[in-house]
Amino acid sequence: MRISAFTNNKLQCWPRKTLWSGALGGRASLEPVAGGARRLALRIDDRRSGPARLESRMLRRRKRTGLAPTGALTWSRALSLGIRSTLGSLGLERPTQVQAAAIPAALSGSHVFLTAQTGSGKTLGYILPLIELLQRDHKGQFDEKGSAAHRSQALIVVPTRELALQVVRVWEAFTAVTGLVCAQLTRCALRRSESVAAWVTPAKEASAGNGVLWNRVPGLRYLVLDEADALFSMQRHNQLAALPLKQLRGGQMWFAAATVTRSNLAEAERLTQAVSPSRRLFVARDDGLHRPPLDARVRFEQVEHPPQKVTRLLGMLRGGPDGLLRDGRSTLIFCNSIQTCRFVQYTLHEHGILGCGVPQRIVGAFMNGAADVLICSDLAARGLDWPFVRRVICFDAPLSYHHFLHRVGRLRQGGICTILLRRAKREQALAECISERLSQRTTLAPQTTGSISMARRRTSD
Ligand SMILES: Nc1ncnc2c1ncn2[C@@H]1O[C@H](COP(=O)(O)OP(=O)(O)OP(=O)(O)O)[C@@H](O)[C@H]1O
Repeated sequence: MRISAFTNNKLQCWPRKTLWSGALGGRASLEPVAGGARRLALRIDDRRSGPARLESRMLRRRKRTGLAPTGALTWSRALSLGIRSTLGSLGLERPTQVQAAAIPAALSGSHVFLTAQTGSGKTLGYILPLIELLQRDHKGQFDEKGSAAHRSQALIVVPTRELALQVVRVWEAFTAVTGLVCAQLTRCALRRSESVAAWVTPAKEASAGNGVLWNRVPGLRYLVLDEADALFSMQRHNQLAALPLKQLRGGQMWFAAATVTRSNLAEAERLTQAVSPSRRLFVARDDGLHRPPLDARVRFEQVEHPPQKVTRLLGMLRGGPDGLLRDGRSTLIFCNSIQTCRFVQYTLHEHGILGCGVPQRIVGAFMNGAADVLICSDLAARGLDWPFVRRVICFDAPLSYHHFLHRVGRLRQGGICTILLRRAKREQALAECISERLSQRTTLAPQTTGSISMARRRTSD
């Protein structure tokens, strides 16, 4: 196709009339030109030139599919000046793709499902609109005496205590300008080991929050399920049965997850319909969804029988080119069960490797650098933002591609992920699936929900 002329509102081309008129929405006609020849001319109906029109179509499509434009992104103007200047002082100059898609949708009153690559900033993606909306609500919520009456409150539900603490810490950066306090709800209807609620409340009521059952938050208006896919799978065991949906009626719900399946979206749709059917569920995602991080290297180590895993692990920790204890790199060792965690911890102690442990006892030591190795189950692969982690070892192969994504996602600043593989059929199939995804990771087209479920099927196969 050759473009013969390109003016403000007139694009002339030769010879594929249909294609151009379809792509640009203009009208094509044959026009006489000098020498008796005729050529195709396409008239663009509106005032915008062809490329501008195409661009606006792409923007509309991206909006429909929940993807933010990838050009220069800016923080939504709907966020208050205080919040934007705090973001500036934290060095967060512009939003990530998922934040740019989710924040305006949440502020306009939709339920939002944030789903994007690990480390893409989903936490701020729901915290920022939450702060903004709570601030707006609180402005008008005073009775005649000037005290706060029925203040709006929010509940952020996360699967682990450590993640709840992390959310509280992120929130605290904004407390000085907003006066809103996020408290970790320590005594709640659910057992701690099952799930933790971070209860968000204005400063005065923070202390009162500690004694309240999480399904009895009086001013509940916003409910966030972080790591929603993990929480949904827990729901099978009735752990989320106590969700305070009745109090939330008419309010908003947000979900955040780095991996999502169709059934997760359906579950979110069901919950939001129960809360307020008039609001729509907006799915905000980014181009990197379900892709491994670019700067993480992945290695497979084949083992013939289970005891060989221990030898390999000791080899990796002690010596070789990647001798971890020599250069003190912080390492996460993932196991599939708490029994295996304890076995690995015991074995490492037996071999004189100290400074390691399972989460309940040692997370604090790991975070402040006193311990180099943390032995953990997949729950520690959920949401924890530890930029100092340089090495992930999967002592047990991940249960699925999604589990792998969460584990490798802990390498925030890049590093090596080593997976110990047995000859079992499932583990070999998983290795193939991971290798295929890794080879595609720079060229993959944006995922659709269809391809997500395909990946899931393939992995579970
Ligand atoms: N707009 C931004 N610009 C730069 N860095 C950001 C931005 N938003 C968040 N971050 C940083 O990115 C890191 C990861 O953020 P966060 O923990 O929210 O990711 P996540 O998407 O929730 O990851 P995961 O899927 O593992 O839970 C944090 O250290 C955070 O400070």
